Amino acid sequence: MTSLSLIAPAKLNLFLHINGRRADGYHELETLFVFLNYGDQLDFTVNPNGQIQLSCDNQALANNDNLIIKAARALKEHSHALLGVDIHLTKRLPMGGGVGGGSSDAATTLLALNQLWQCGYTLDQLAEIGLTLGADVPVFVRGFAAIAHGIGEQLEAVDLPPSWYLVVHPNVHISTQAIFTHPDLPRDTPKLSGPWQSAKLYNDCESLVKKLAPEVEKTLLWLLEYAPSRMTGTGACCFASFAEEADALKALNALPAHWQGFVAQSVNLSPAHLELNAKLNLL
Ligand SMILES: C[C@](O)(CO)[C@H](O)COP(=O)(O)OP(=O)(O)OC[C@H]1O[C@@H](n2ccc(N)nc2=O)[C@H](O)[C@@H]1O
Ligand SMILES: Nc1ncnc2c1ncn2[C@@H]1O[C@H](COP(=O)(O)OP(=O)(O)OP(=O)(O)O)[C@@H](O)[C@H]1O
Repeated sequence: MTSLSLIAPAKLNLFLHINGRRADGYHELETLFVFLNYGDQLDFTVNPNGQIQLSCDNQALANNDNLIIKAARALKEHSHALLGVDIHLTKRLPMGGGVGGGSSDAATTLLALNQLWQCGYTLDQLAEIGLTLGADVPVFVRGFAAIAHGIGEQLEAVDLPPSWYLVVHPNVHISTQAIFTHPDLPRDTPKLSGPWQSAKLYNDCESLVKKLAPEVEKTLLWLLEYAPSRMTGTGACCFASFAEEADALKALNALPAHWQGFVAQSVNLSPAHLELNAKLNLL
C-alpha cells in the first residue's frame, strides 16, 4: 500500500466537567466524547525521499506548526522509518471550534502512517505518541466513544444510540489555552458518583465562554429554540441534538447567514477507523 485517503472526524463533548487542576497546569476532566460522521479529508502518498510534506486547500495551514506535520515527525522519530510522505489536507472542520479538528488530523495521520510505513504499532502505542501532541489526540487514535478521565486520555468505552446534531460555529475563535488559564473558570465540579446517565450534566467552560464571547450565548439561545443544546469543548461551536435528521436540517436551513453550521450523525466508532478497516480488508 503506497497511498491512503482517510477522514479525520469531528468530536463533540456531550458534557465536560472540570474536577481540578494539576501541578503542571493541565486540568482533570470528566467528559463524554462522541464522533461525528463529518470531518476533514486527508490524502497520504508515500515518497521514497524521506520528506514529510503537507499541502492544504487553506494555504495558511500548510506549515510546520500543523499537528499533521508534528504527528508525522513524531512517528518517524519513534519508528526510524526511512520513507517520507506527501499529505494533502482538505479542511472542513471549523478551527478553534472545540470539535477537535487539529487533534483528529494528528490522530488520522498516526493511523495512516502506521500502515503506510509499516511501523506495526498498537493503538495503545499510537495513543501514547498522540498524547505528546495534545490531550484530545488519544481518543481519536483509540476510536471509540468514551467517557474520558485524567486530562482526557483515560478512556472508558460507552455505547450510545445514534443521534443527529446541528453544529454551529458562531464565527468567533476561542483559544483553549485562554479558557484553561482564565481565573474565572470553575475547576471544582465533583467527580460523578453514579452512572452519568442519571447525573446533571453540563459544560463547565460554557458560562465563562458566553461571558467572553456574547456571540456564543446568542448561538445557544438560538439553538435552544429548536432542541436541547450545549457548547462543545472550550467552544466556540455549539450543538443541538435531534432524533430525526429532517428536524436538524430544518434548523440548519433557518441558520442566520453570519454563522456556519453542519448536520451530522453521531457514531460510537470513529469513521477514520471504519474507513481504515474497510480498506485493509480489501487487501
Ligand atoms: C477541552 C478539550 O477540547 C476537551 O475535549 C480538550 O481537553 C483540549 O484538548 P487539546 O486541544 O488536545 O489540548 P492541548 O493541545 O493538550 O492543550 C491546549 C491547552 O489546554 C489546556 N488543557 C488541555 C487539556 C486539559 N485536560 N487541561 C488543560 O489545562 C492546557 O493548558 C493547554 O495549554
Ligand atoms: N491540522 C490542523 N487543523 C486545524 N488547526 C490546527 C491544525 N494543526 C494545528 N492547528 C492549530 O490549532 C489551533 C486549534 O485548532 P483546532 O481546530 O484543533 O481547535 P479545537 O477544535 O478547539 O480543538 P479542541 O477541541 O481539541 O480544543 C488552530 O487555531 C491552529 O492554529
